[in-house]
Amino acid sequence: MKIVIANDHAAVEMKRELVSYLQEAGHEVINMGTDIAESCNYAEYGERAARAVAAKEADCGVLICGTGVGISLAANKVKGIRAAVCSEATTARLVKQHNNANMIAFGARIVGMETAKDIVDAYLGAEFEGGRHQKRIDLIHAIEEKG
Ligand SMILES: O=C[C@H](O)[C@H](O)[C@H](O)COP(=O)(O)O
Repeated sequence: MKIVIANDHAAVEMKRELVSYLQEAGHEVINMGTDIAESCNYAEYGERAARAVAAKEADCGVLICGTGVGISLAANKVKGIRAAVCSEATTARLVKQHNNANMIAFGARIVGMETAKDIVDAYLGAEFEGGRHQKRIDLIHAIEEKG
């Protein structure tokens, strides 16, 4: 898969390790996060990665900040983006199966490296189930259209 990854200063090390992990698993990874520890603003990175997913330049996205919340809030402002914060693998699987999340987010200050890998594996290994879930996603995007 083609995966965009983005992060703020809180998640530089976790991002670096995940990029290698995903590449070793055979994925193409587009790094849109910061690579330095200097303080920065997660909204800029979340938006950039979300625009890449919305434009179908990547199949999905992984967002990491301190908690995963700020960067996901920013990404979710981009039309067509469903970014879900996950702190464990079960939620990561379900956000794909039920919500067809096109981005996942988690916090480098919340989850450890092994859990982060489990989250990513669960998400990438899941498939959207469609059916009743599609109708609910359509309703979410109808809200988006209302502005
Ligand atoms: O939701 C926001 C993220 O967790 C940020 O990574 C966090 O707020 C950054 O905090 P600080 O500027 O204190 O490193």
